[in-house]
Amino acid sequence: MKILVINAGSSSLKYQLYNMTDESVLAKGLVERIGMDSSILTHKPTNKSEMTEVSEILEHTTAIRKVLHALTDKEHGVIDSIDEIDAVGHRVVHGGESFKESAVVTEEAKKEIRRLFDLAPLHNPPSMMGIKAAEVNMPSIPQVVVFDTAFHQTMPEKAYMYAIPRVLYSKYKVRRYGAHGTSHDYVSKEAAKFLDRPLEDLKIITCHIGNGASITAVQGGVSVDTSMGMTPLEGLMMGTRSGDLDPAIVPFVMNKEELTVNEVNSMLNKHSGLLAISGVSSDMREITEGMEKGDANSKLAFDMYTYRVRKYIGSYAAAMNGVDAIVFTAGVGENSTVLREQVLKELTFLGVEIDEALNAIRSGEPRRISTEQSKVEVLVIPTNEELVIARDTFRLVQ
Ligand SMILES: Nc1ncnc2c1ncn2[C@@H]1O[C@H](COP(=O)(O)OP(=O)(O)O)[C@@H](O)[C@H]1O
Ligand SMILES: CC(=O)OP(=O)(O)O
Ligand SMILES: [Mg+2]
Repeated sequence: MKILVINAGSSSLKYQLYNMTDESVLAKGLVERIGMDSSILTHKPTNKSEMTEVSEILEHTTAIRKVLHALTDKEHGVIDSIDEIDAVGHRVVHGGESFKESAVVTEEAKKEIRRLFDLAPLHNPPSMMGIKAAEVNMPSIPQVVVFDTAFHQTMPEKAYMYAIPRVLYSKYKVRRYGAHGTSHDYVSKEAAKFLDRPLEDLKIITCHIGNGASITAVQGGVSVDTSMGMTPLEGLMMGTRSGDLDPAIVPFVMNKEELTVNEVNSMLNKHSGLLAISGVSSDMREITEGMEKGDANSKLAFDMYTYRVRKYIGSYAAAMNGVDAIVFTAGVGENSTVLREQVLKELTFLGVEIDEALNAIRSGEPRRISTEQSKVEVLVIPTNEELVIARDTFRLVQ
């Protein structure tokens, strides 16, 4: 069975085609700048040469049509016809309280995802565009939705409720939902496998540090708290997102700068975080470079960013009354030796002891970076959200 995994953003669409017989990736790629001038399709087949195509792609339906062309292309393709694709799995960020697990796309499910636009105006509309685009291009193929929020539906009330009038929860479902659940779920299970210990016995803090970033307390295999909130804005400082701030700042700034709701949302989601503090970039590689060159703003951005990761680890160790393992994953967590070092070197009070040589190793494999004596295991585990989506899709359409 072959499964196409789609992760649609507002102006981008990432894809991977899996052969589920051996869970191998036949091809993957990305369409960027959808709706802007000169969109770019980058197609990477596993055993063939890469292909890049610049053209005008105005919306997601055309983007998927281009992807299907690339997948069936004579020179760069990996399948002979679209009919070889048996199912499509979509990443959807917000599943609210309705979706506690992945689901087959039905009219009912789409209605529910649309209803959640209200709670996730920045995230669910692009997912819906991806679903619709796939339906238009592949009308007879079953589609599955896999939610970032699903894994966190196990959080207790004390962790997901906000201390604001309860009517806001009963009327609008204002509460913490979290995100990156497929990743936190996957790496916590992989950590237990790596440690060869039962997941049920473990207290794990999973740090998904990518462009978007969140930390989860995973106790006995379930999420008991997570740093992202009703939307993926709360918690850690991120590439372009502010993370935690005093909520009073929002009306204050709106008032002073005469900002609309959309403008303030855009400020906090797209013009804050590493980008705002460094004035250089939202990309951790460029922040690190800036810091090494002596740029004070990059240094401040890096210090603020890592300080928050450390504070969340400390608070989740308190939330679970202990921690057996800390896991780093996603673009920054997997690749940035300096970030992990900075975060971990002042967690000695927890008994964390890092092995500098192990931390410096670059590898795509799960690995330990703590010393033999460390009271807490510290692991780097490459995440694979697409594989989880492919597996769930496979399970649901069989
Ligand atoms: N070698 C590296 N060192 C530091 N940061 C890195 C490195 N490689 C990638 N990154 C960071 O990873 C981020 C992307 O992470 P990723 O998990 O792919 O994000 P997303 O899925 O949210 O787009 C980039 O913004 C970049 O800053
Ligand atoms: C929910 C979220 O933050 O996603 P991403 O990391 O892909 O931006
Ligand atoms: Mg991501």
